[in-house]
Amino acid sequence: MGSAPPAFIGAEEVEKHLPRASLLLPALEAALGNFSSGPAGGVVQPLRTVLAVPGHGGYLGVMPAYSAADDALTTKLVTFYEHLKDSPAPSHQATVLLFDPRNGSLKAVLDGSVITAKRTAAVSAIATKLLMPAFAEVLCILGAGVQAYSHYEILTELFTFKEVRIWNRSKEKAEKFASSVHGPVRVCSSAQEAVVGADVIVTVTMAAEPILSGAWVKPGAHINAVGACRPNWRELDDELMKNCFLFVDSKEAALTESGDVILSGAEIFAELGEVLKGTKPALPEKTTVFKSLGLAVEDAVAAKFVYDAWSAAN
Ligand SMILES: NC(=O)C1=CN([C@@H]2O[C@H](COP(=O)(O)OP(=O)(O)OC[C@H]3O[C@@H](n4cnc5c(N)ncnc54)[C@H](O)[C@@H]3O)[C@@H](O)[C@H]2O)C=CC1
Ligand SMILES: O=C([O-])C1=[NH+]CCC1
Repeated sequence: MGSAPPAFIGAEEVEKHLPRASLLLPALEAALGNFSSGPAGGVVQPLRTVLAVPGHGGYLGVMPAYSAADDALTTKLVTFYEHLKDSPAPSHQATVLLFDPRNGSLKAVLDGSVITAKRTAAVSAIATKLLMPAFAEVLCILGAGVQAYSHYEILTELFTFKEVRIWNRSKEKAEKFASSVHGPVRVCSSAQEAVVGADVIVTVTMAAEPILSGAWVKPGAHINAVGACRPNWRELDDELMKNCFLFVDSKEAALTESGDVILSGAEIFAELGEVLKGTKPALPEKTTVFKSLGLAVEDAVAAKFVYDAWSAAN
């Protein structure tokens, strides 16, 4: 007898079984710690392969991971395209393949776009909890796309801000964001207006040049730098990169993929997993940047969570 055919779990089903990104927090915290523990942590994850699609401004990322603690073996395939202005396709699209680690059988094909939005925001929330200043009052989001929504949702669920501000390159998109989310959001006309005085800043744009200047940043603020995942792309300027304590998801990835890290020459202080394990301090009173690139093990954790919930319901 052959093994059962793989399940296909589309975006709506993923959303149904993962209604809030915060459901992933305990498993993601453990996985980040395991990732930063080397082979003893039981995470096997090579640096992702990212290939350019010449002439189309696109990239295909291949992200395999195995996590012993989660009993999860996955590969995410993610495409991201720089200039899709007149296309109905989203800039990022993803699929996650989930295998049975015992025998290699394919168990499920899951929509990866919702997973990517939620696990990325959940990891930023973990960084924020550890690194933001005490009594943070103002949240600022630069960018108004998919990640802006998922970051807004989890950060306002977990923390209480007196004010949330948004800036986007096209103001209409920022206004649409402000009128779609549940709480009050102030739409700002410039990135500087949004950033000055903010305690927590999230950069979630497709920018390839800096959109956040260190000169605007309040000392002690925490920044989740989520965009700029190519070695020649930037969201943060040198002044900020050189005057912050820099935390990353993966040192190897940051030194290979992050233009903000490579081109500024900024020194990496710690991986987030090292802080979670207690081998490096968090320094919430300092100006901190968490440079997020996205780890395959985060997708493994999220896909396993969704698959287990889906299996229990089917
Ligand atoms: N660290 C991680 O794990 C992940 C990072 N990302 C990154 O997060 C960023 C946001 O992703 P999504 O929200 O899915 O993209 P999106 O396409 O939905 O939104 C991008 C936003 O950036 C704005 N934008 C585009 N070009 C810009 C420019 N040159 N300057 C300023 N703003 C610009 C757009 O108006 C839009 O509001 C991207 O850089 C993406 O690669 C995405 C997934 C995972
Ligand atoms: O981790 C991820 O899926 C991505 N990081 C940057 C683009 C997509």
